[in-house]
Amino acid sequence: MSEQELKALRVRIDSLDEKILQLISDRARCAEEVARVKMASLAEGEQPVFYRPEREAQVLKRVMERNKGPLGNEEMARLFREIMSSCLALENPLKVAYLGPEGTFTQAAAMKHFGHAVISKPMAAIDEVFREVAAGAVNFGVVPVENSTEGAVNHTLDSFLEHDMVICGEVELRIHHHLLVGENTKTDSISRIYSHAQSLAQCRKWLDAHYPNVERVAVSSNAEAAKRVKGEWNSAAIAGDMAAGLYGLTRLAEKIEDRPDNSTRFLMIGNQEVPPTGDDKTSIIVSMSNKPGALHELLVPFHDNGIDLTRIETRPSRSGKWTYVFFIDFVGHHRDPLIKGVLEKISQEAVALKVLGSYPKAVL
Ligand SMILES: O=C(O)C(=O)C[C@]1(C(=O)O)C=C[C@@H](O)C=C1
Repeated sequence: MSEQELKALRVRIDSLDEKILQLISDRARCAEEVARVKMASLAEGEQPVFYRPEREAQVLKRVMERNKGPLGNEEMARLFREIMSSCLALENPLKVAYLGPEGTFTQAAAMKHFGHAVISKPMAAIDEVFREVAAGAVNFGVVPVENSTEGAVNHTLDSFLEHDMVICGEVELRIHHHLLVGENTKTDSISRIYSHAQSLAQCRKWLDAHYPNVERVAVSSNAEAAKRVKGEWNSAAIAGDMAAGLYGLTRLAEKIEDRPDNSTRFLMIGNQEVPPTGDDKTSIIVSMSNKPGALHELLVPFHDNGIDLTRIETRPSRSGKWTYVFFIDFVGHHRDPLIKGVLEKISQEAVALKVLGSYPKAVL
């Protein structure tokens, strides 16, 4: 390519950027207007609701449907995700608590779902995220709920039994783990590997093959593992890209998770119910009496109505020895007439039924 051609293309890019700039500014002004309309239409004593997950899902889906490339659908939606995040911040910036410290996969999930224009607050434990939302100190919380290799995150499920929370969204993240070392690490003398227990489990086979005799130390998060390694010459950490970048560590081995499709699902929790979008999921907690066939009775209405169950998890109920609650996710919104009927049927058989929320299926 000649210098001349390159120059001409850059002139074209400058001109397109000017147009994009103008269009983004016009869109941001529109969002400001939306905020004004929302404020003007409030009833006496009503609080404005600026964040509309159902609308955001619709905007992102539309972008993906209309995208003709060359950028991929996900890439394009990510760009619009950030534009919308900034537009919302103009209306009213969201405050979001997540399972910290900084650099965790949960922070990455929060950014994937809400974009970067939020005020984010790292919390030391899952239960603290729930408490922060319950206290009204933040608008939303982000917590991990299940991993494709290791299964349920029990702390999260148990926290739902203790707090009244509404689930307003979900996001899935591919989890890639790396073996990270600091500048001063003597890589041939590693005697200790730090990580969160779930991550150590997700890399068990790789560790058995490559570091069979090295001590594995479970710490509160992957980011905490990365932080510790920075000051020690004989240790390494298993963590992801964000933690590596944050603590300036280098990758001794990349993508060491045992399963290449290793993914974690996260939930957004808050106090706000989300209206139907036509492509939703619902999460419920049900406790049944401890008698033979109780689980069968619970599942029959789903089967009879052709409702797609996406997950079922069992936890001790905490209110009696050997009694259990079921966490169930299924496709549909609790306001859909079909789902309403199923929930009514279940509540006739159940000791207790709680709808944790209906929310748009993850778009990104
Ligand atoms: O449509 C709205 O209600 C808006 O506030 C606008 C907008 C957007 O930028 O498109 C911004 C934030 C909401 O969460 C959803 C959409």
